[in-house]
Amino acid sequence: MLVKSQIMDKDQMERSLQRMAHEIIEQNRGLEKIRLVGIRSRGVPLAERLSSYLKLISNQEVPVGILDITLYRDDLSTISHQPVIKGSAIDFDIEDAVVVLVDDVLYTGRTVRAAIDALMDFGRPKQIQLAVLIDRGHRELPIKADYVGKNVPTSKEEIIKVSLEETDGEDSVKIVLV
Ligand SMILES: O=P(O)(O)OC[C@H]1O[C@H](OP(=O)(O)OP(=O)(O)O)[C@H](O)[C@@H]1O
Ligand SMILES: O=c1cc[nH]c(=O)[nH]1
Repeated sequence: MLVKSQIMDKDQMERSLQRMAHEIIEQNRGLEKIRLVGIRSRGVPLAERLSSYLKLISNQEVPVGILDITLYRDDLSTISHQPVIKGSAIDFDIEDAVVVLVDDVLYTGRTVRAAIDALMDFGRPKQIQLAVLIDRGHRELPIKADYVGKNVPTSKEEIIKVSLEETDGEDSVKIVLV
């Protein structure tokens, strides 16, 4: 794996997430109905960090849920005979809530399509919004993020590698070639 360039370090990631937290508050005129749901795997620590920033900024607790989209993937039959399912955990009512889905990278949009499908099994939210740390383009579905840490134009040969302290031991975003 060849690292082509680093596009975010720890400070830049923190600033992006702080800005996204401010945008979530602004766009929704408060946090009363907001619930964060992280998409496994790296969407989960990102959702928890956003919740911490929302608490710092507004002194309100915003619950975080976890969504495992494995069984909802449109390529499930081709990726693996025994997919690893870690499970979803949403222990709040999403009925009438504004759910902000959180993920690290938005690319084709297929993960988000699956996440919307998976979320709907938990109820009928008032609205679903989308927050991603990196939007790298190349959408294959009509999906757009409401909150973006950084737009990174890429070629299809490149891969965005998001590393997080919680899962990878460091905070960084790199463009790599495989
Ligand atoms: O818009 P898409 O084309 O669906 O791509 C984006 C998804 O790809 C990555 O997940 P990946 O499937 O690599 O699994 P991971 O989260 O376990 O790294 C990333 O975390 C997003 O969830
Ligand atoms: O470049 C990409 C594309 C999808 N998911 C990633 O994590 N990186």
